[in-house]
Amino acid sequence: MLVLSNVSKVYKGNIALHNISLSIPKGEIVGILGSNGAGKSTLMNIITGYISMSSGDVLIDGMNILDEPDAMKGKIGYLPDTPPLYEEMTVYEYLLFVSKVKKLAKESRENEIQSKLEKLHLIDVQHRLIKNLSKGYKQRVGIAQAILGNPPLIVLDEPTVGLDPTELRNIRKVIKELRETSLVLISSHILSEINSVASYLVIMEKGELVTAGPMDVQSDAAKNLQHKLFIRIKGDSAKIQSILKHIEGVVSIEGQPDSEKECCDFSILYNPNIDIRETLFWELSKHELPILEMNLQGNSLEELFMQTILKKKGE
Ligand SMILES: Nc1ncnc2c1ncn2[C@@H]1O[C@H](COP(=O)(O)OP(=O)(O)OP(=O)(O)O)[C@@H](O)[C@H]1O
Repeated sequence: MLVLSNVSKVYKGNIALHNISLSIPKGEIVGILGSNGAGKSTLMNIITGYISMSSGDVLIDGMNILDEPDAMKGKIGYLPDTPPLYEEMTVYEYLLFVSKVKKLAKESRENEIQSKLEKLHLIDVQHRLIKNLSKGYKQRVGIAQAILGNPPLIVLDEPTVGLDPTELRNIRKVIKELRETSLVLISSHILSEINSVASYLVIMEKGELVTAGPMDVQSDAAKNLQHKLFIRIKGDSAKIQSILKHIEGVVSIEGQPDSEKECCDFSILYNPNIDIRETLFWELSKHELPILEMNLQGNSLEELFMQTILKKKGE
């Protein structure tokens, strides 16, 4: 459905995207995750034909977006990071205007508008001027215009920004339902946001693709990451560190002595194939260093994100 081949974008010498290649089938909700400035908006702007790319190709259903720009417009619904709203229009007038721009068939316009007003809980405000709406409502109008006409590709740049928790739940539900008819791309720098709706994860950093794949595969990858253990030990920090670093499987140790409590807290990254807990216990007891607390830290997508991003930053 969506294929990117070596897509790059350079802004006056600044490389915003570097050789991004991706192939995503229909029926996925693709979560594009990356820190600020990673290139998410640039990528979305290119896929939707909003800005040009410096090199590469974007194919939607086998069609190059540059060869068929008009045909492509009908296939894509886009909510940029700043919703393109006409503030002097009412919500209804604006959606009617968008339905005309999208060239929806005259006889289906009214039904289509009403169904989106309903879906996004906008019925009560449909005759209010957009400029008088709260940020959350404006965001919902932005989403309504993007999904009007059920385009096969829907691109939502940070769609949940500015929403309160109730609105958030509603929008997540709407996004999940879109999967039935469309390929959906959403961006965020908040992992929990992506985690709650996406079926396919793309991680970007510094304009490059760090990892991409189905969410369950990514979760499995997270399980294979180095495991993390928190441990609180009573005793001398230097002595403890010298013992810990010789334990087989330990990859790195970060720790802080707490002078008031005469104990030290350590965060230990270790090889997932070796369970270091028993060895830790015996070694520390041999040296009469009591363990006050020990917790395994879950290996989540958060860790996958952090470790892949940190690896990239360290290059
Ligand atoms: N019009 C522009 N002119 C010059 N540089 C730009 C322009 N737009 C984006 N950039 C640069 O391109 C890089 C990627 O920016 P982009 O906005 O795509 O990132 P992002 O991941 O969407 O970030 P955010 O989450 O902050 O929106 C950044 O270094 C940014 O400064």
